Formats: sequence, structure tokens, C-alpha cells
Amino acid sequence: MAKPLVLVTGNIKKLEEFRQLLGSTFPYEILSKDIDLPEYQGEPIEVAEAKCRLAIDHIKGPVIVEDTSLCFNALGGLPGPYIKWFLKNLGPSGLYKLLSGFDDKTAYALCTYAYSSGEEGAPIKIFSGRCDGNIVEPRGPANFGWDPCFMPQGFDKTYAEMDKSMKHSISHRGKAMVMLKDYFVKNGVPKI
Ligand SMILES: O=c1[nH]c(=O)c2ncn([C@@H]3O[C@H](COP(=O)(O)OP(=O)(O)OP(=O)(O)O)[C@@H](O)[C@H]3O)c2[nH]1
Ligand SMILES: [Mg+2]
Repeated sequence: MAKPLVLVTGNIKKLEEFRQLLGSTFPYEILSKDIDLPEYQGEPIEVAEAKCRLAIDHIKGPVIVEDTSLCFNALGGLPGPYIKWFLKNLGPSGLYKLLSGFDDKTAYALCTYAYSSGEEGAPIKIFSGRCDGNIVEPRGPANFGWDPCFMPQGFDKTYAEMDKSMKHSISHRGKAMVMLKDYFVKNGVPKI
């Protein structure tokens, strides 16, 4: 029997959105595993690849990992992959204040999925999704990370103020998931 795909994440909200986006009709079994993977430094793709390599060592089968960046254009793309620590220490309102000295409040959210079949020598496949927007004063429920201070371009609501189906239809994660699903539809999952 084929091994299930394992999404390795320690973040319950990411897992929740992953399951919602994947939908119930996805034809493969998905398990999740909370392994506290190290937070790597580097470009988003390098970070996702490094996480994926480590996840393969743990799972020894097909794995998916996700890394999320929030990039402020006025700061040359920072915090980027380091958003977790900025958020932890500053909160959404502190992220907004970080840009108080800049006219440019534009930012983009980036979701990078890295997938490997886990087989010896198998490549790591990358699927990225980007959503452009602005950093605003926090609005809406503070249920998930920086959602209250990110307002996607062309909308007057923050991610936090949107209902989930609206967020999913335009979000960084929603866009990455379209590509990930498309890959599995075309290639299937390995029978190992
Ligand atoms: O408001 C948000 N809307 C989102 O859609 C979203 N996606 C991720 N995040 C936060 O951004 C950081 C990424 O760091 P991250 O990718 O390393 O995740 P993580 O360490 O929490 O989990 P993982 O690495 O075990 O999968 C973490 O603080 C996440 O909570 C989001 N916040
Ligand atoms: Mg992490």
C-alpha cells in the first residue's frame, strides 16, 4: 500500500488552512506531524528546501513542508522568512509601526510548499504562491498570525476580516495550493 503524504508543521493554523484548501476530494491520505524543525536562514526557497530535507530524514516517506514569508518592500523584502520572530516580539500592531517612517506600506505574502517523495535521490519540488498588499493598522480577529495587519491589494478588508473562502481564493497559500494540487493530479503520489 502507498505510504501517506505527511505534512510536517508545528503550526496548527497552517495545518487547518492546508486541510481546507486541499478539500475532501483529494484522493490521497494526508497525515500531519508536529516536528519542531529548525528555523533556517536564507531565501524562502532555500529555507523550504532545507526544511523538506530534514522532514524526509524524520518521516522516510513522502513529505510536504510549508514556509511562509511576509516581505515589506520598504525594507528590501524583510522580515521575509524571519516574520515568525518579528511577529512573536512585535505583534501585528508592532509590524505596522515598523513602517511608520516609510511612505511605502506595500508588502507581499509568500507561501512556499516543498514536496519530496522521500525516495533515494528524488528531487524536492517547490510550489510558490504570492499575494501583494499593504500593511495596515490591525483590524479583525487576531486568530492567525499577522492576518489582521495584511490587506490584500484591491480589497478594503484585511485577511483577518475576510471570511475564509475569500481569503483562500486570493491568498499566498491558496495560490501555492493550486499548483501543488495540479502537480499531484498530473503525477500522482509515489507507490513506495
Ligand atoms: O496571519 C498569518 N496568515 C497566514 O496565512 C500565515 N501563514 C503563516 N503565518 C505566520 O508566519 C510565520 C511563518 O513562519 P513559518 O513558516 O516558519 O511557520 P511555523 O514555524 O509557525 O510553522 P512550521 O515551520 O512548523 O510549518 C508564523 O509565525 C506563522 O504563524 C501566517 N500568519
Ligand atoms: Mg517554522
